[in-house]
Amino acid sequence: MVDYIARDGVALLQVNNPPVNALSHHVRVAIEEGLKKAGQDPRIKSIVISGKGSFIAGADIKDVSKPTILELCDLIESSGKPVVAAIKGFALGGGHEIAISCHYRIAHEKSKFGFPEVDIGILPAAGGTQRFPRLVGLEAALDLIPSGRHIGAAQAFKLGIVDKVVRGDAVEEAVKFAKSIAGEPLVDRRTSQRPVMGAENAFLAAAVKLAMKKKKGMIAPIVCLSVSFMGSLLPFEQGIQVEAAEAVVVFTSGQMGALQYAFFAQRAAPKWLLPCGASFKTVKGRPIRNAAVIGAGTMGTGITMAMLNAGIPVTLVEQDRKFLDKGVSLLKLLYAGSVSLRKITQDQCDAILSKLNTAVGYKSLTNVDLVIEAVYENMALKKQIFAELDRICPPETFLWTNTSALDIDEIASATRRPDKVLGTHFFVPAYHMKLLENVRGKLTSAETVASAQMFGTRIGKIPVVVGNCHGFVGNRMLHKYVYEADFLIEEGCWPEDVDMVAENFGLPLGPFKVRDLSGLDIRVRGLLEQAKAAGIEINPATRFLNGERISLLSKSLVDKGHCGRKTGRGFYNYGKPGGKIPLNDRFIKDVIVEYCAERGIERRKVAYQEIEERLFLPLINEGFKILEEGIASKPEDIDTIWLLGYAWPRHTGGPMYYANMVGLDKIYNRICHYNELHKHSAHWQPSLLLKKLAASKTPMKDWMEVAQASSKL
Ligand SMILES: CC(C)(COP(=O)(O)OP(=O)(O)OC[C@H]1O[C@@H](n2cnc3c(N)ncnc32)[C@H](O)[C@@H]1OP(=O)(O)O)[C@@H](O)C(=O)NCCC(=O)NCCSC(=O)C[C@@H](O)CCCCCCCCCCCCC(=O)O
Ligand SMILES: NC(=O)c1ccc[n+]([C@@H]2O[C@H](COP(=O)([O-])OP(=O)(O)OC[C@H]3O[C@@H](n4cnc5c(N)ncnc54)[C@H](O)[C@@H]3O)[C@@H](O)[C@H]2O)c1
Repeated sequence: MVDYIARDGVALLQVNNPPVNALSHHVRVAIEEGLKKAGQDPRIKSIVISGKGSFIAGADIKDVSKPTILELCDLIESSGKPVVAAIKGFALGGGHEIAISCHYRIAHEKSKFGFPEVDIGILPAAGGTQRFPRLVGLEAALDLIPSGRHIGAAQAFKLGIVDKVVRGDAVEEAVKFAKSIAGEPLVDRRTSQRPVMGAENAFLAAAVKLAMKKKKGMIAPIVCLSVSFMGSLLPFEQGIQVEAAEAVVVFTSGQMGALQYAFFAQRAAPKWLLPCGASFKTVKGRPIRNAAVIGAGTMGTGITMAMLNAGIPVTLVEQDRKFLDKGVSLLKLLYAGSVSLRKITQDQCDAILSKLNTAVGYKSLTNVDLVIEAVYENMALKKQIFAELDRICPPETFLWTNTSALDIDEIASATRRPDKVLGTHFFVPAYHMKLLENVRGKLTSAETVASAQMFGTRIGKIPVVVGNCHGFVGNRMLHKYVYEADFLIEEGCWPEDVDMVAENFGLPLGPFKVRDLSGLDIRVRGLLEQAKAAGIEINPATRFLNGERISLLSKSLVDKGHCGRKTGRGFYNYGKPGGKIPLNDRFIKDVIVEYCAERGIERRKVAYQEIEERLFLPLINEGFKILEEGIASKPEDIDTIWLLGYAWPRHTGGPMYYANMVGLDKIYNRICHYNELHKHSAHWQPSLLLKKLAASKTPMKDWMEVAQASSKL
């Protein structure tokens, strides 16, 4: 766990706990023993702490509440012999706290520093909230601790975290340095003994405001701020007491469990398992050497960028030159933006763009490993394109589609290679959003799934495998939330009432602000196409489609030119087309009232609790149906999709974790209550799996056993 290597009067303590050198109990004990051994050995004059591979990524998140890192940090700092941290890779959380308890820090130029504790719901409670402000000053501390952000070695040097940045072997440099300072006094090297620079509160209010915006609803960042600030006014020992007292608050808040669950869920989600038993452990994917994207619209350009950024050469294909030029201009504009923001250099930008080819029509696609289609959401068009690609591309080429909801099996049926067809559902903007929903069809092979997962990881996404159904996992659940939001307006709410409840719950924007952003006309078009496909003519009084309640309120608004932000009015008034500030509007309210009157819908006051339940319970219910049907293979996959694709508040873990936290019996009873009241909405029919889990009180980790047992009956 910790190798002890004594050489030329220096004891090197090298943590060896793969994969990230987390500070599990045994590691902490072994470092302590190493320090004591070195302290007692008269031949040892100085000590170096390092990690094999990387430095230390912090406490082991699975046993984080054992408080001995604090004592370890004190032991390091109070050592009579100089202790030098040799840092490569990551110095995070408790690892960072150990580093700043050492008397000196020597870091490799590529090393990273940070306090990610807030993102798992806790504080750097091994003295970090007290030592860090004493090392870098209060302003930098109040920026870095509540944000959880990582910084590089160069910035760490500027802030005074690191004493020297090296290009070569940080451990060798540290050992050499440790030898050179043997016997030197350490008084001014003990961080805890320093005064806090800049301990005035001018920036505290700004820091609190920023934390509330960036980490909405999370307790830990605010507690971090107050503890660091209070500590700056107190002697170190009293600051430590404040830190310990406040640590109890966050450790017992419930958010810690949810955030730690989210951490591991996100790492478990890419580990796929198919019903046939094939899994990430048994099947290898094929690497993608080059690719083509069909459609240079919003998604096609974003997907192209995601691949180019990962070094994959891409041919971007359009139906005609005009659309292609438009897409390429957008792409170049986005890269120019990255250059001006100094995210990349001009040379890097040129190198990236040198891997972009363009074409009108598919004829040139005779030598690509992968094609991703991102044209309009139209089944006939997609099938026609897949049939043509099937004729032109080599038989081993993967043909993937970015459809947001359409049937993957039907698209695959247009080809002679349904085993190589799969849905790669990216989220907008595709070059930025971390989630990739990989949708397997009935005939998609395990090799194709493995390749899509490998591809997703390579382009920096968290890929999650899901089954094929309308809307897959994310959008299928989202649709229920959107339906209920509309029904709430019909029954008496205003858009701002519903948005407020959703935003208080933790979503960045409520459903109507989101709809205004994406455009009301898109959903209306979808609804009308759905009706046409079902052979139903929609008239102003229509309230049901195939026996299901629908709302045509968006259509009433679109008919009056309210398409959302782009037209300056949607569910809110934005003042002008493209405006960004949503204002409540009497005229929009009149449209709503008139719409209800025309349909004889009596409006009423809807209570806060009802709004919250009607927004979130149907999507949770749908999540259980998705598990029951095997569309998702574990609850962690659903939660990851919602955390990364729909900005579900992380401190509640995701919809499935949240349901478990509230109590499945309570959730089930409330769904039954609404099912009684809303017989024309199938999304209120309770999931059978939910019913079973609620009755059996099965722990979350065993839900899938119950789901699988039920599916075998
Ligand atoms: C390090 C990374 C950046 C590496 O990223 P990379 O992408 O390379 O790899 P992965 O993320 O996929 O990780 C690989 C593998 O490793 C697992 N893992 C990673 N980090 C940890 C970890 N810290 N612990 C355990 N396991 C870890 C990961 O799960 C993967 O394995 P898997 O099998 O799942 O595939 C990246 O990994 C990263 O960012 N890691 C997290 C870093 C982090 O968050 N560090 C901070 C940890 S918390 C901490 O350090 C706390 C300290 O401040 C000390 C606090 C003292 C507390 C005192 C408490 C007193 C109060 C008690 C009150 C009790 C009250 C009561 O209960 O009554
Ligand atoms: N926009 C989103 O938020 C989003 C999110 C996820 C998935 N999707 C899905 O991605 C797909 C594309 O959506 P979008 O928003 O990028 O659409 P878009 O309208 O912005 O772009 C579609 C592009 O496809 C091109 N095209 C049409 N027919 C073509 C053909 N035969 N050959 C080559 N190019 C052709 C069009 O010229 C247009 O540039 C849809 O299936 C959509 O459902 C969209």
